[in-house]
Amino acid sequence: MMLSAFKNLSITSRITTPFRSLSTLVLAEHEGGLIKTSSLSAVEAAKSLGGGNSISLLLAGSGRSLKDAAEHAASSHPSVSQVLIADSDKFTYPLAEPWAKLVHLVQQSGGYSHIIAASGSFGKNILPRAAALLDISPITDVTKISGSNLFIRPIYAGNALSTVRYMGSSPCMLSIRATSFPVASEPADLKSNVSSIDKVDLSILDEDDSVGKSIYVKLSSQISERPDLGNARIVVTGGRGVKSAENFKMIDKLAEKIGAAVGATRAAVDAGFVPNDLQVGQTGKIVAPELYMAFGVSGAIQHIAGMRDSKVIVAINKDADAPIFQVADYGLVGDLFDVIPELLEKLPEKK
Ligand SMILES: Cc1cc2nc3c(=O)[nH]c(=O)nc-3n(C[C@H](O)[C@H](O)[C@H](O)COP(=O)(O)OP(=O)(O)OC[C@H]3O[C@@H](n4cnc5c(N)ncnc54)[C@H](O)[C@@H]3O)c2cc1C
Repeated sequence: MMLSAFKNLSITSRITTPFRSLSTLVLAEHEGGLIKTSSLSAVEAAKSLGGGNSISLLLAGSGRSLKDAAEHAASSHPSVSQVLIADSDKFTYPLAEPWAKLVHLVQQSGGYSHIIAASGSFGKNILPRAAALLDISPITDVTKISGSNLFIRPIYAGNALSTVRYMGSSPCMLSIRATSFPVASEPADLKSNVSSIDKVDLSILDEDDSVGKSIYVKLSSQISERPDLGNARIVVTGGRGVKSAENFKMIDKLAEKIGAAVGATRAAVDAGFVPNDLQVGQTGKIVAPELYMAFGVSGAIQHIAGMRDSKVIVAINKDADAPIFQVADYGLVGDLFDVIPELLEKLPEKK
C-alpha cells in the first residue's frame, strides 16, 4: 500500500461513544521498517481476549521507516483491522513522554476497552506513564488471558502464578510476556487483505509544550548476526562459572556453531564478562526457546524466572547439588571447560 493512500483521519470525529464492547489498541514497536515480533505477540494476546475484538495497531515515528513499518503492519497479522500512525519528529525516538500523551489522545477518541503492549523496555517505559494519564492501574507481565478481564501473571520471581480480575474503569491496560503468546507461524502469509492505515490527528500534541522535556541521547546495541535473544530458538547461556570474558568466547563459539543466541546470568554481566543486554532473568530478558543450555549457572530464582518456560533445558554444572538441575530436563555434572571443547569438536558444522 502506498503512503498516498493513507486517509488523513481525525480520530476525534470518528468515534463518538467512549467505550466499545471489545476493542484493543496494541502499542507497536518497529525497527528498520518492520514490526517487531514482540508486538505481534501483543496482537496474539489481544486476539485471545475474545471473539469480536477489533484490534488496532498504533505506530509512531517519522519518515521512511514509519511508512515502511505501517505497510508491514497492515499485512502483518490477520487479526489487525486498523493501523494508526502518528507521524511526527516527536516520535523519531520512542520516548515515554510523547508516547504516553499519544496513547492518552488516541484512547480519548477511540474508547478502546483494552490497551496492550509487550513487556519489553518499550512497553515498560510507556505504559506506567500512559496509565497515570488515563488514571488506571495496568496489569503487568500477563502470561495467560482467561477472559476479557481475567489474567494470569507470575509473582515472586515466577514461583507462583496469580489470577487477577480487572475491576477498574476502562481501558484495561496490559503488558504481556511475548514468549507466552508466540506468533503462530508467518502471519504475513496468512493475511490476504491489508488493514486500513489511518493517520492520527496530532494537532493537540503539537500545541503541547510539556511534550519533549526529556531528550534522546543514544542507543547502544550490539551489532550481531546472531538471532535476537528474545526470539531465538536456541539460547546458550554462561554464568559466573565461565570465569572470564576471555573464556566466554567459548560460549560464543558454541552459539555460533549451533545458530544460537548468547545469554548470561547477572553474575556474569556484573563481572564484566558480557554486556548487560545479554542478561536473562527477572531483571533481564525473559526467554522461552526450544533449547536452553546453561553452562556454569547455579540456578538462582531470579535467573530461573527468565528461562523456566524454555521447552528443553540442559544444564552443565560441576556441582551436583546446583539448583539449576531441579528445572533441567537434561543435566550433566561436569566441568564446562571439558564439556564445551568436546561439544565444539563433536558437533557438526552449521549448514
Ligand atoms: C533483585 C535481584 C534481581 C536479580 N536478577 C537477576 C537476573 O535477572 N538474572 C540473573 O541471572 N540473576 C539475577 N540476580 C542474581 C541472582 O540472584 C544470582 O546471583 C545469579 O543468577 C547467579 O549467577 P550465576 O549462576 O552465574 O553465579 P553463581 O551463583 O556464582 O553460580 C556459578 C555456578 O557455576 C558453577 N561452576 C563453577 N565453575 C564451573 C565449571 N568449571 N564447570 C561447570 N560449572 C561450574 C558453580 O558450581 C555454580 O553453580 C538477581 C538478584 C537480585 C537480588
